[in-house]
Amino acid sequence: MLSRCNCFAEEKIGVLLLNLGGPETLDDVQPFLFNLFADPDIIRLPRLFRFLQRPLAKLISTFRAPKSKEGYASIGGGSPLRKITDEQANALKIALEKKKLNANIYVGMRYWYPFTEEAIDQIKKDNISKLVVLPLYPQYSISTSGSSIRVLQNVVKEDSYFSGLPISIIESWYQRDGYVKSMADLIEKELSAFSNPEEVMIFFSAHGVPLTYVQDAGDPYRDQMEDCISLIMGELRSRGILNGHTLAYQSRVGPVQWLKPYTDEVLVELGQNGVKSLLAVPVSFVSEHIETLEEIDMEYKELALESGIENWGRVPALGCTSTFISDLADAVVEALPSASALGTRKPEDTDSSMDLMHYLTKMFFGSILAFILLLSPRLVSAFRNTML
Ligand SMILES: C=CC1=C(C)c2cc3[nH]c(cc4nc(cc5[nH]c(cc1n2)c(C)c5CCC(=O)O)C(CCC(=O)O)=C4C)c(C)c3C=C
Ligand SMILES: [Fe+2]
Ligand SMILES: [Fe+2]
Repeated sequence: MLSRCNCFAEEKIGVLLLNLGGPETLDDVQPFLFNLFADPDIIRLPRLFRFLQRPLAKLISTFRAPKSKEGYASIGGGSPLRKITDEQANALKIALEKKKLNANIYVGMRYWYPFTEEAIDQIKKDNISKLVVLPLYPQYSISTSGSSIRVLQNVVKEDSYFSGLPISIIESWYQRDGYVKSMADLIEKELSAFSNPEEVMIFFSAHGVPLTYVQDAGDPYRDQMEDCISLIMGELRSRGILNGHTLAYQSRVGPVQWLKPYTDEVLVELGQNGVKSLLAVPVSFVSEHIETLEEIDMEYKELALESGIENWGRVPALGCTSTFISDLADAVVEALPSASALGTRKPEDTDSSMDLMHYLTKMFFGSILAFILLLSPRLVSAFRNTML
């Protein structure tokens, strides 16, 4: 397929949308969770312990699956992410055509079908000559966009077609005017559904990440999230909307500390402090998913009402909102001129004595792990209670 735009007339443009993916049926839940926890960007083990990644993923996914399945069962038996992302891809194609750019759009999911690797294979088969990579996360985190981009970078290192392909990666786009205005539009609309709009607390609920990501690994996620909220609030103020607002982080998993304040704790505090009307705004994701449909709409709503909040509202995810999709299309067009080859692989360290040490260490720690797991059901049950 050839571009119709004059400036890219000889090129075959591809746009790769990166997303998380979600289980489509309840049987998919455990293998989906396995893929998620097997990702070294999700459970960040020290290098020496990397060989434990897959056994640990197997263990955590097996224990977490029943609870997770309940969540997916309550939203209809699976994640809506694939369907919504496909709809966004179609809408983006049409929006690009309106801007005189003909492009193939590919969807690459990190943890479920269609996998990022499948999309990458298709891009090569289609012989795309310029690629824009657009993660469907407004803010960058090591655990989301970073992880998906890493899959692509690993392919680029190994494959001569990809190492020569001009690629432009849009790492984050929360600061774009079109996104900020689209979010403000949705908030303004939902505020007007309250009988007392000016008294409503605007409650931004972002997906959390473990605190170490930000403090030790330099994840820009929290800074970008705070910046994003101040841009949206600035836009609302420019429209004369002067409501109070709060940012909190939801969906923590496991025993470690995550970004604070936690959504559940703040909701209780707000209720206790006399807030009566609250508008929840999911802000780290642009599709409906289990954490909006189940966690916010069911769990947090119930908690808020129990805590004294009387009027509850929730802003929908952007989905295929036309101003938003049109802005994504602008982002793609703007990114094209800066596409460049990402380069080739550096030679690997092939020190064979290190390979042997690595193998022996693996065997040693692997045996200890197997021993603990087989002989200690009490430890397993303690793990279940604290980790999940
Ligand atoms: C910006 C969004 C997200 C960040 C940051 C993020 C980090 C992160 N997530 C987990 C663990 C789980 N996430 C799960 C589902 C899930 N996560 C996001 C988004 C972000 N995650 C979405 C949109 C979804 C839902 C997908 C869907 O099917 O609708 C799950 C599975 C669901 C469950 O069992 O709760 C887990 C587990 C970690 C550990 C993490 C950061 C390290
Ligand atoms: Fe998540
Ligand atoms: Fe989650």
